[in-house]
Amino acid sequence: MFNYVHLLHALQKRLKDDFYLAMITLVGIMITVFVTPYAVYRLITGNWIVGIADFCIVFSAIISVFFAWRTGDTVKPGQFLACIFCVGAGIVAVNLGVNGLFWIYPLLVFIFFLVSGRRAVVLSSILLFTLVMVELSKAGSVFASHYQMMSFIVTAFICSFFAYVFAYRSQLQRKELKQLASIDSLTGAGNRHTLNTELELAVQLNQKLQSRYGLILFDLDFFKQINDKYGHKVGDETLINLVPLIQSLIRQTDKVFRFGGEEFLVLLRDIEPATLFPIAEKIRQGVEQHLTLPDGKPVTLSAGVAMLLDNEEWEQWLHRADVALYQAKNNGRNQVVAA
Ligand SMILES: Nc1nc2c(ncn2[C@@H]2O[C@H](COP(=O)(O)OP(=O)(O)OP(=O)(O)O)[C@@H](O)[C@H]2O)c(=O)[nH]1
Repeated sequence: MFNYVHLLHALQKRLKDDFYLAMITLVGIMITVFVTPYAVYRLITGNWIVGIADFCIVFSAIISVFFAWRTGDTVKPGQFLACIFCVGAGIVAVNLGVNGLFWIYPLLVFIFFLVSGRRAVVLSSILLFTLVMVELSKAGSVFASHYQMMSFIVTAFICSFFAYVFAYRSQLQRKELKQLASIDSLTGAGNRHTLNTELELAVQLNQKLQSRYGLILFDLDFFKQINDKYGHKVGDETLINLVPLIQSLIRQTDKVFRFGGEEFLVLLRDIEPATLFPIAEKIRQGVEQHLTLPDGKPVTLSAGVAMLLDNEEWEQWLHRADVALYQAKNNGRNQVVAA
């Protein structure tokens, strides 16, 4: 039987993870619920232009929501909706006069959450400018008086300004939160959560595009003794200094993750099997030469390396690297073992 609970959880998760998808969905639902009755009423009362404009807005909103959910692309539907809303609201305002103007306020808020701040400023400016031009070319067509027009422009500007500030601030905070949730706070390496996602992605890309992936799982040797002898602060500093050192030894496209404690993982894309071991060896030697303790003694590591095999799950891949690392430790440490 179809698992509706599972589907509901998956939908909820997408809404939670993707802010723009949530916004497009919310705007789509609100437009459908609140504008449809007006569209029907306009058609019944013979106001065809406004009725059709309202229905275009509703259909555009529904199509955009479906497109965003199906493709995962929220940029195009966001831009499309913002443009349709501006054109639709302009037509409604010109045809209904003051009664249509009230719709401009929620619209100004929506567009700042649908497209980038700059685009929203341009779109809202074009809309307000057009309304003013229509009014100036034919007095009384949109506003009851010039005084009312000025009041509308000022309040619409204030509304846009606050929408811009809120949208900008929330975008900034989302970026910061995303970064905080994806990196290890001590070392700045990717955290375990990001690692799992990247390994899953690697398996998918390997199956779809035959991209070759390798991983190096390594663990600092006798780290407990480092902590015990030099103190926890030195232990922390060793981990902090380790990450930029590793990054300087690998390509920019390769990624470093903290697997846990003093265990790290380097994920390498588009790597030849024959080069994986030498890169791990280069890392091992680089750490031994450049990462030292306060008394000048070198820090060493043991590593296990494994290429992703065809049709292999990432858990198996990681397990093979882990077994190789275990062997490197058992063989006496400060060495690399290939799975
Ligand atoms: N300073 C510091 N120590 C940590 C951190 N995370 C884990 N550790 C310590 O790392 C030590 C790891 O010890 P073990 O698992 O016994 O490994 P080891 O001493 O490196 O021995 P081998 O791995 O077998 O060479 C533990 O004492 C942990 O407390 C951290 O963030 N900072």
